[in-house]
Amino acid sequence: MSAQRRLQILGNQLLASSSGNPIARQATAASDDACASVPYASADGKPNSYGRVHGAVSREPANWRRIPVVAREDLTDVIYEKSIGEGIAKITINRPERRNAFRPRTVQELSWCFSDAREDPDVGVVVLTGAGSLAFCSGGDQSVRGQGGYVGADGIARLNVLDLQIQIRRLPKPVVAMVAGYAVGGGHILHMVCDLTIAADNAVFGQTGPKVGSFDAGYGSTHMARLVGQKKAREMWFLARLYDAQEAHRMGLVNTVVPLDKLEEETLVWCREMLRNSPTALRVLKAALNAAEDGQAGIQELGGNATLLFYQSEEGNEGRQAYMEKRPPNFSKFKRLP
Ligand SMILES: CC(C)(COP(=O)(O)OP(=O)(O)OC[C@H]1O[C@@H](n2cnc3c(N)ncnc32)[C@H](O)[C@@H]1OP(=O)(O)O)[C@@H](O)C(=O)NCCC(=O)NCCSC(=O)c1cc(O)c2ccccc2c1O
Repeated sequence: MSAQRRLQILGNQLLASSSGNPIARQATAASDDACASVPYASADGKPNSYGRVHGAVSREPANWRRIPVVAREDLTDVIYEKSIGEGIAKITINRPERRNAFRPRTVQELSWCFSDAREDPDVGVVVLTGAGSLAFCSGGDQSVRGQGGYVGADGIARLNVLDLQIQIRRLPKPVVAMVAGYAVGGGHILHMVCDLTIAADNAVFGQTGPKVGSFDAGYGSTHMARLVGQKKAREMWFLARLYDAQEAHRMGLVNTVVPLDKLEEETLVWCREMLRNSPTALRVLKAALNAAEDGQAGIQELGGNATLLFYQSEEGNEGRQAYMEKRPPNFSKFKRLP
């Protein structure tokens, strides 16, 4: 983060504290905004110790910079940006004339951007959203649907959004869906596979597949059942109804609902709060929460994190060092912890 940005954020925090109790003020501002209030202050309005240490988060707008995806073609269906001076990448599906429906090209571009965000050590959180306020994403573009999938410029039918779902789940950083308008069909599944969903009060959620002759029997069904329960998941799929943001919140599909004009502001606050926390803790927690659903693939992901941490330890390095020095390893000095 640049010194200028740090000063700016510090300034905002000081500003908050100069107008009284920063934590209580944050809670008031949040409830004013119909955002979730946080129990960082005791009943008398004094911040508790958690609030004193971890309270106020900047509500400043981000300074977004467009990012060319290096060595790949120009993006046509997606906008990729990073917030200058802080570790937030934003990926925007940019087909508002089709309610941000995705075609194979869109999915390919999304995949490029998620790869970049994963590889960039300065990125700590990724936001996925849709252009405009009418839709997050309306799923697969039915106008290019052919036999066996959605047909790209190469004439090949693909269901490549399934690979994108896995890429989002496997990305070892939090991915936040920022949803305004419709998140339906394959677009609804995209928000579900993100780690968190911040919804605008105009958001609408649902699975339309059974009405257009489609279904997602993978994460779209099984992960949904984990989120909303078996009965509700069957209702969502079998009846193919649409649900407003408040109902989606009650169902456990989204983390919070905010007024449309506060959507990005609130999303940035959630991102900034996560960025203040240990990236390794978040990484391993994401892998653990995935592992509970993903069978051997989930254990592999979680296990990879264990290896990553072990490689950073003296004990792990002793094995490598011994090999390089052509001597037997000496693990005797390492304690067997209870
Ligand atoms: C999303 C809507 C409810 C919005 O309704 P609204 O009245 O606000 O807007 P319009 O309907 O007038 O839309 C404006 C404009 O956009 C076009 N459009 C919208 N969505 C799509 C779409 N998905 N594909 C193509 N075009 C779309 C619409 O035709 C209009 O164009 P005009 O030229 O007429 O102006 C409503 O739009 C709606 O219901 N959309 C369809 C939602 C839907 O059924 N999506 C597909 C579900 S199936 C799916 O997504 C899917 C994809 C996969 O890749 C899978 C892979 C593997 C397994 C399963 C998959 C899967 O199920």
